[in-house]
Amino acid sequence: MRIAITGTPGVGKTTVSKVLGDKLGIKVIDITEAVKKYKLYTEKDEDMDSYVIDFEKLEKFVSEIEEKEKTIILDGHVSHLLNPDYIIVLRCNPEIIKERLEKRGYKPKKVLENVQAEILDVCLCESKGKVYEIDTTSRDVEDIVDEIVEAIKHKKERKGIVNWTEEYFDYLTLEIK
Ligand SMILES: Nc1ncnc2c1ncn2[C@@H]1O[C@H](COP(=O)(O)OP(=O)(O)OP(=O)(O)O)[C@@H](O)[C@H]1O
Repeated sequence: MRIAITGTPGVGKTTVSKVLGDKLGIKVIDITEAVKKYKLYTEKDEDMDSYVIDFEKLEKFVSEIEEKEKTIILDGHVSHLLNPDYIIVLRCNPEIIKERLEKRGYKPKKVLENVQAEILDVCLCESKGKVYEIDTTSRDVEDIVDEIVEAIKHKKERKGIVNWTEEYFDYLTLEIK
């Protein structure tokens, strides 16, 4: 069984996944880290300072671990594309995401693309099947994890709880070359 923790970069997936994995005693696979470490990519996108994932290799990597572990948590902004049985989509105020990504030293273009992706619900829209969406803005990690545990336990489904478009529409008209 695969539980995906997805959402825009900077939303808090790794932070939440670690606590969730410890609490439930389930192995967590950090997809971004695995892609880099085991070269599960086809090329590097120098412009965006990221990797173009080789999904065939990544799927093989994930299924081998799943076979051993039975239940796994997939932490990453593409985890919802890896045939998960259950998807948690983390959401966060776009300006908080912007601050976190700037702090990491991301290029302005990369920061803006991710802020726009959050405003446009990209991860949520791409998530098919059993989906539970959580707004993490101003919430403690423990509190978020408790909600996820309850959601998994009761196979809860929820979509469409935030709408960033009105308040943050101006970000959508910006362009950085
Ligand atoms: N609930 C929270 N409250 C306050 N800060 C948080 C919370 N969740 C995460 N953070 C902080 O936000 C930053 C980004 O978190 P994290 O690395 O977990 O995001 P991510 O979604 O896994 O990012 P990426 O997809 O790029 O790996 C970290 O500095 C983390 O400490």
